[in-house]
Amino acid sequence: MSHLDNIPSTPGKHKPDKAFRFHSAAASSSLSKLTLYSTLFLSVLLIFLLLLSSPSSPPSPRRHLSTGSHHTPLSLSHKLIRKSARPRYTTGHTVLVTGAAGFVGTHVSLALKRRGDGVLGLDNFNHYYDPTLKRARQKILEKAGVFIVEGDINDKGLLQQLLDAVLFTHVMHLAAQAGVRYAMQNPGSYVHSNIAGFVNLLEVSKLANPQPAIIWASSSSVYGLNSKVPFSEKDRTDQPASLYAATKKAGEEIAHTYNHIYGLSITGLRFFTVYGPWGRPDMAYFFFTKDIMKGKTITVYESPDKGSVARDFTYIDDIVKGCLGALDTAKKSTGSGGKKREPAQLRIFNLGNTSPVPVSRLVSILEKILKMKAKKKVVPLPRNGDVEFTHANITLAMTELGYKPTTDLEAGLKKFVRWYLSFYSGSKKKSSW
Ligand SMILES: O=C(O)[C@H]1O[C@H](OP(=O)(O)OP(=O)(O)OC[C@H]2O[C@@H](n3ccc(=O)[nH]c3=O)[C@H](O)[C@@H]2O)[C@H](O)[C@@H](O)[C@@H]1O
Repeated sequence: MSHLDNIPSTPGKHKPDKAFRFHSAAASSSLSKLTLYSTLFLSVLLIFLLLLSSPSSPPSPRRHLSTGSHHTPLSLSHKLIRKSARPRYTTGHTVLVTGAAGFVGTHVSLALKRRGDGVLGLDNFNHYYDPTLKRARQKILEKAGVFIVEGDINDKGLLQQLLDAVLFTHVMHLAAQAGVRYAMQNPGSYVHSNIAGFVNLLEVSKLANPQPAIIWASSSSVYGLNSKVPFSEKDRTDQPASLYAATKKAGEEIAHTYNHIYGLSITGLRFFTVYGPWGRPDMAYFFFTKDIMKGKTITVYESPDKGSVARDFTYIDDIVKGCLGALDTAKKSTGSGGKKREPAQLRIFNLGNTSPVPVSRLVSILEKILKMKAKKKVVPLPRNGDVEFTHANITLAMTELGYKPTTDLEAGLKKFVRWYLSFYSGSKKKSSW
């Protein structure tokens, strides 16, 4: 018989056998064992109860909202959330910015906060590109008083909690799976973020009372194989060349549905190849800079007729002005608690630069700024989702939003390279806004 045989499998349910009752020596030894085990059991129970009643444990949190590198109990997060979302003036807006640690999200959040609006960020800090860059952007925002809740737009419970905690006047929805070519590698991530995530956000927004107005990032890629230039909002957008474009186009149709049924005020912004400081490392201007400096060969696409592939590169500060213009002119949603009262505003705008630049010219500008010759491999545009050119007609945004881009590619790239050199020289603290 092993010493383990006397340990009850269910505490408190030990049944002594007959031998135990009639042999006193054996009985006293068994009694002392029983006392030992009971003491042990009671101690464990006591420790467990003490832990439960400990003041450091949050009062039965339903979830922990994360501030990024560390988790913050809900009660503390709520304080930070409300503080971050509170406008400086009574006339200020209260804005939830999704994708706040992203390139456009960070710039827009900062601009809103600086002019006095209340801003709360939401970001899932995914690893599509180096999250340390996202964390660095988060630090800049924290300093400016913008708190980022770490979470996914697909998390309905979380979104509901945020919209319960704060009455947002607007949602600036910039969270998305970006990038045209990556859609061939990871199609699911585009459906997850750009379709399911967007629907989730609209579902929660439609139930809010009052409903926020939604401003969200569509893309120039919706013009797909459209060959009529410059691209106008009235042009056809039913020929997407990539799954990315198809998900953004789907977003535009979904926006129509939620506007139509629930009275949500929705404005879609078709961004044209946004670039600038704190940009996205997956974009050509960014990794061309990195590779030219390293002496690595860059691949430059040309169109099948040996013509140049071109983009209407748009500088981030111009895009930010467009986003703020869209927010300031957005009318209120007309529904509440899931019910529409009257027709609501539904808009779509091109935010481009109206000046397409060949990719070959992008490379020569970078060579001039970096004072280095690029090692180039010129290849025909592969069938990877890229279109040959983009060119925005911005008349509508100029008229309705007061949008007026002012930065040409050379001036904007100079600012980008200056930031890039300071950020990656190891003196990250120096790379200010
Ligand atoms: O306008 C938009 O809506 C889109 O703009 C960019 O997409 P894209 O214009 O393709 O920007 P890049 O990926 O930086 O490419 C810029 C140009 O460089 C070319 N390229 C790209 C990569 C490469 O290795 N070589 C090369 O020549 C592309 O064909 C394209 O003409 C963004 O990545 C998308 O997220 C955004 O939605």
